[in-house]
Amino acid sequence: MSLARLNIANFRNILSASLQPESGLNLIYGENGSGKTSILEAIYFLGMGRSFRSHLSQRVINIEQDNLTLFAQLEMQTGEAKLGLRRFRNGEIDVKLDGDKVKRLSVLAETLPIQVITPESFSLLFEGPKARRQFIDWGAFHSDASFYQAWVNTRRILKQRNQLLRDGSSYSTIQFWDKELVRYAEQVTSIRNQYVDSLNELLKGIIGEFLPRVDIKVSFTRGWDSKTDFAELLETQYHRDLSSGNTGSGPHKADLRLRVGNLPVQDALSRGQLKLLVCALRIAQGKLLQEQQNKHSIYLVDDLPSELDAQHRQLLLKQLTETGAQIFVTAIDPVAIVDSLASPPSKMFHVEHGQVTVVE
Ligand SMILES: Nc1ncnc2c1ncn2[C@@H]1O[C@H](COP(=O)(O)OP(=O)(O)OP(=O)(O)O)[C@@H](O)[C@H]1O
Repeated sequence: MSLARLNIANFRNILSASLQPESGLNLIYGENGSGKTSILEAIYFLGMGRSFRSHLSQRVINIEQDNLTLFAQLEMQTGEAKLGLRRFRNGEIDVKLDGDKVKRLSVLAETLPIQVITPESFSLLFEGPKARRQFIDWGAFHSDASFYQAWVNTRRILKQRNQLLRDGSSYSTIQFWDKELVRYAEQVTSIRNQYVDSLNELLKGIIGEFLPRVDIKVSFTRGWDSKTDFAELLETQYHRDLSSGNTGSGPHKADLRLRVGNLPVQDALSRGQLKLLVCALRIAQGKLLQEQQNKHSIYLVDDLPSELDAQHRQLLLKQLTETGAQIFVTAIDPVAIVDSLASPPSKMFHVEHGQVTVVE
């Protein structure tokens, strides 16, 4: 999967740009504030229907405009496709795939799998479990077609259960919902578990190259004690849940645990090493998707040089290019990237005040 053409209109400071990227590594360079990250963000927006920088989607619309438009011509394993998205300031969003209106935004993610590596990416290891759950669920979503609906159902039932708890409902009322919850929670958990197992296999090799002297263990925690039956747990924790008005355990508390010996990775590794670990996780995800679904992800790598030494920059670019995926890398100084590559970038773009030009 790659972008053969990308048109951007009214996205942050980019009023109009048309790029014809290559299937290999595309280097985007320019000064601070020129609009490099906005190009990556626009690709992400097209694949996810939201930004990786701001929770408020209207912020990405150019301040003087009412809507933004993105269009991409995609080269997929199954042939070509045209994907278009228009987002209005009032929140409305129109998405079209080959001219047909798309109702579910999950279709975007199915069509355009994206991996992002930014200087902030290592917060994946620092923040609460939500970001790590999203990481697992990206893979679970792509690796098993039944995951999405099972997770949507789990969340719906959890919401209803929590409302009943807040209403002070009796356990017999709640038990009715628990049966459904247990069914979907087990489905979600089994897909997540299987996904992390498969990911671990690939991850070992990549981590071995990036951090050869560190023994990192990655494991999945389901959100409740794996030796305990979930239905029984929901029953025994009913009074606790009732007083908090929330379901205390379940798949909504799942996490990915990363350790070096007995220490959490964030206490055992340097900032640079943590970044490499996050890169390894993202590369492994992309590789697994390729193995399982014969689909390439697009890699968006923002400000690659930051905090990586020349040797690790080289190693990372080598691993990325070896995936065979389309890659977009931004940098202020293109030399730092070009010097770290075994062969020249497939294409270079220069960005200045939101204007994008191809560098021949
Ligand atoms: N909604 C908006 N409308 C117009 N301009 C915007 C909007 N949001 C951000 N900008 C501007 O767009 C510019 C592009 O920012 P962007 O983060 O893409 O630059 P960058 O080249 O990646 O910079 P850096 O190297 O500092 O990360 C900034 O100057 C910013 O002030």
